Order: sequence, then structure tokens, then C-alpha cells
Amino acid sequence: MQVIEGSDARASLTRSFNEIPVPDSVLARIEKMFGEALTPQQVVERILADVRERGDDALRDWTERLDGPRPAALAVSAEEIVAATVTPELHAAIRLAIARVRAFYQQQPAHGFLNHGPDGALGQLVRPLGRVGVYVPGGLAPLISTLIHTAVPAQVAGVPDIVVATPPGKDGRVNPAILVAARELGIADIFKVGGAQAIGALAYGTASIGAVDKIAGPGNLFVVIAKRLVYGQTGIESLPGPTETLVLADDSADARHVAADLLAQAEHLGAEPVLVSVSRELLMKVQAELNGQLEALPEPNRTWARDSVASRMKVVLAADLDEGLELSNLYAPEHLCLLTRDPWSLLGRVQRAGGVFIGEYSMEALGDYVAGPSHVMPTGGTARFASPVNVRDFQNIISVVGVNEATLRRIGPAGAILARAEGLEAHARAIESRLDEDTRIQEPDGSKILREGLT
Ligand SMILES: NC(=O)c1ccc[n+]([C@@H]2O[C@H](COP(=O)([O-])OP(=O)(O)OC[C@H]3O[C@@H](n4cnc5c(N)ncnc54)[C@H](O)[C@@H]3O)[C@@H](O)[C@H]2O)c1
Ligand SMILES: N[C@H](CO)Cc1c[nH]c[nH+]1
Ligand SMILES: [Zn+2]
Repeated sequence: MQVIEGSDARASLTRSFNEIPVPDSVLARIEKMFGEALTPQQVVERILADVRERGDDALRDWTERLDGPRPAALAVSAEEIVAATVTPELHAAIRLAIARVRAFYQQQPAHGFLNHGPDGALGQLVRPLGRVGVYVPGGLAPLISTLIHTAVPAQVAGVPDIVVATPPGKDGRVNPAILVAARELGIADIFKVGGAQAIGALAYGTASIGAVDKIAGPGNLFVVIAKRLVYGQTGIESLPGPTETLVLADDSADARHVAADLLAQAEHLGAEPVLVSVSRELLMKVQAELNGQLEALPEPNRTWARDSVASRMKVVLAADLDEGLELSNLYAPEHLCLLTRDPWSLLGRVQRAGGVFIGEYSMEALGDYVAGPSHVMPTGGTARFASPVNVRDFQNIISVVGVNEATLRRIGPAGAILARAEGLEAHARAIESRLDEDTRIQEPDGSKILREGLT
């Protein structure tokens, strides 16, 4: 384990937005599939262009090439959804997760306002989006929880039409637990298509899958690149990609817990685990724990976690917790886990992160499932400007302007002056067409009007 310190630590945790690391295995697969060394972006561009041009036929071809057998129907049938079953324990866990995520988002203030006052009325209307596409990753693990953590905030926002896209398994089917979760959520439109081809279908629309107003949900680098490329054609909530966790720990932390939390995210292939500690001794203990726990993982999880640890893990020794927090704010992790003696005392200095997990009982894996806030969080440094999935992602705001005549007389002249300063005479005249001559009169330098208008 290479321990980084001082300015090297700053350099190592500084990154450009969404520079998604590309595992070697992914590049090798691309070369094998396409017979040439394309970048993931070039692959995605090809797929999107094909979906746009050939619709469902392209979806079938890419699904056969990348995921499983060629699908006859792209939609999961109503019979399949009704017939899906899971164990009673899993069913109860799905219900608990839905209830807890729903209860959390029902607390999010997401209403508009319309203030009737001396100005007349000014305000914001808040409306749910009409049709939203939820992407549920399913390449390596069928992320049942991601369906819940993306669709529930959309439902709380009031979105009437939610469709789901998720890659089929090798048997050509969608995992039954995803279907049970969808049934519990009352979602009936589920499509067996994943990756960039799913994002293309949701953005452009095909005969089977109507275009949506916004696509939400995380995915691997192909999904993230595709979402970035279709933005504008449709909305996207943000660019949540391969997961990352920064654990900030002091000498009070239990090395077993630190290692467990790092490995929990490392088992998402392509993940970036980061450990920042103020105790060299703890770093050494975590290394031993990490090796032991890694070897004890079953396959294929061990291989995925080993790849993340070997290729992307960063271990940093900070001078003190202030420097640790500074480095964390610089890195802007998706998850920040505080395993220190007094974690609550650090919260006020956390500036950039998707989520903060405080103390030994709030492990990030709990947040992945049943804590309440959505686990769909910004990655790749995008926590500098983006937020976890939430109700606001599924609403739009409409500004309301309803001023009265007295207000127009008071502020209109300043508007006309600004319009003329911009050289936009028709704007000025549109304002003045409702003002009487007296109000329009202004001193040559406009100062009287400005005083009247802006006080
Ligand atoms: N940030 C978050 O909030 C969050 C939440 C959940 C999951 N995730 C991340 O989502 C990701 C899920 O990844 P996944 O791969 O398991 O599932 P995925 O569904 O995102 O991707 C699988 C799809 O990728 C496409 N694909 C795979 N290899 C390809 C290739 N060589 N060329 C073109 N397309 C290819 C295939 O179409 C496949 O359907 C993980 O990285 C995980 O960390 C992030
Ligand atoms: N940790 C992942 C990204 O935040 C989400 C997830 C879903 N299931 C398990 N984990
Ligand atoms: Zn996880």
C-alpha cells in the first residue's frame, strides 16, 4: 500500500469533472468486439447514432451483441411482472426500502409560492415532469435498490408516467426482484435494454419505447457518456457513474469497519476507494484487514473488488482532521464516511460530497438500501456542482409574473431604459405602450426615472 502525503495527496485527489477511470478489462472487451481500439466515447457515439436511425432493430442488435439473447419483445409483459416472485424476506425488505425512501422524500420542501402583495402577484409554480425514464443498472449486479432510490423521488414529485430500462440477464430476462420492486411501486412499463442503447431509446424514442422528458439513474461509463451526449434532446438529472467512497478516519476507528466500508464500494467494478487517515498506525491495520477481508469475499465479487483496490485505491496520511476535510472537499466524493472520535463536530466543515455517513452505525452500505436518502449520488468530482437524486429533479418551475398597474408605472420606466441600453427598442416600446405620457417622460440622463423606479 503506497501512502500519499502532503502536496502529493492534493495532486492525487485533484481531478477534472467526471474523468471516469476506464478499467483495462473494458478496453480489452471493446477491442475484441469492434476489432479496433475505440474509446468508450466513440463506442457510445456509434450506438446512439444507430438507435436514432434504426430504432428497435438497433436495440435488438446491440442487446444481442452486448448482453444476452436477441429479445423478441423489448417490453416486459404484464404477465411476467405479475408472475415475478421473491422470497418473503426479500419482499419485506423491498417494501421497507420503498417505505423509508418515500418517507424521506415526503419531507423535502418542494412547493412553489405565489405572493399577492403591493406589486400584484409574483411567484413560482412547481409542476411534476410528464414522463421520466429511470435507468436501473444490471450489467454486473441487478440493482433493485437503484430502481427504488430513483423512482420513489419521482413519484413523490408527482410524475405520472415513469418507465424503466434495465439490461436483461444472460437468460434474456429481467431479474424477478426488479420486477417485484416495480410492481410494488406501481410501475408497469419496463424495457429489457441497457447501456448506451437504452439511453438512446429513452432520449430519441423508438417504436417500442416512447421518448421521455428526462432520464434519471446511474450506470457504468457507457451509460454516463450516453447521458451526457443526449442532454438537450432530453433532460438528465446528473451524471452518477462508477461509485467512490472516501473514508476519513482517526485512531479511534475500528480497522475492520474501515476495511469493510471500503470493500463494500470496491466490489462495484470500476469503483474508487479512498482512505484518508490522521493515524499511520490505523493505515497499517486497515491494510492487513483489507487483504484478509478481500480474500474472504466470494467470486466474482473478489475479482471486482481486487481490481478497484489494485487499480484505483488511494491511501492518504493527513496531518490532522482539518487537512483531511480539506482534501475531501477538494476530491468531492460521492460518499464521505466519517469514522472519527467525534464525527458530528466535522459536519459543519463538509463542503462538497454526495452524502455524508456519520459514525460507525451509519455505514454507506446501509445508505445504499434502507437509510432513506437516495443512494444515487454525484460521482467523478461532480459533487462540486451536482446533488443526489431528489424530488426537485423531477419537477420544473414556472415563474409567474402578474404585476398590477401601479407597479408597472413604478418600475416600467427603468425597464425601458435598460431595454434601450441594450439597443432593443421594441422591448422599450412594449413597456411604454402601457404607460401614459407622464410616466414615460424622463430627464435626459434618465436619473429621475432610475431613482423612482429602483427605490
Ligand atoms: N453513483 C451512483 O449513484 C450509482 C448507483 C448505483 C450504481 N452505480 C454504478 O453503476 C454502475 C453499474 O454498472 P454495470 O456495468 O453493472 O451496469 P450498467 O447497467 O450500468 O451497464 C451495463 C451495460 O453496459 C453496456 N456495456 C458493457 N460493456 C460494453 C462495451 N464494451 N461496449 C458498449 N457497451 C457496453 C451493456 O449494454 C450493458 O447493458 C457501477 O459502476 C456502479 O458503481 C452508481
Ligand atoms: N453504492 C452504489 C452507488 O452509490 C449504489 C448501490 C446499489 N446497490 C448497492 N450499492
Ligand atoms: Zn453500493
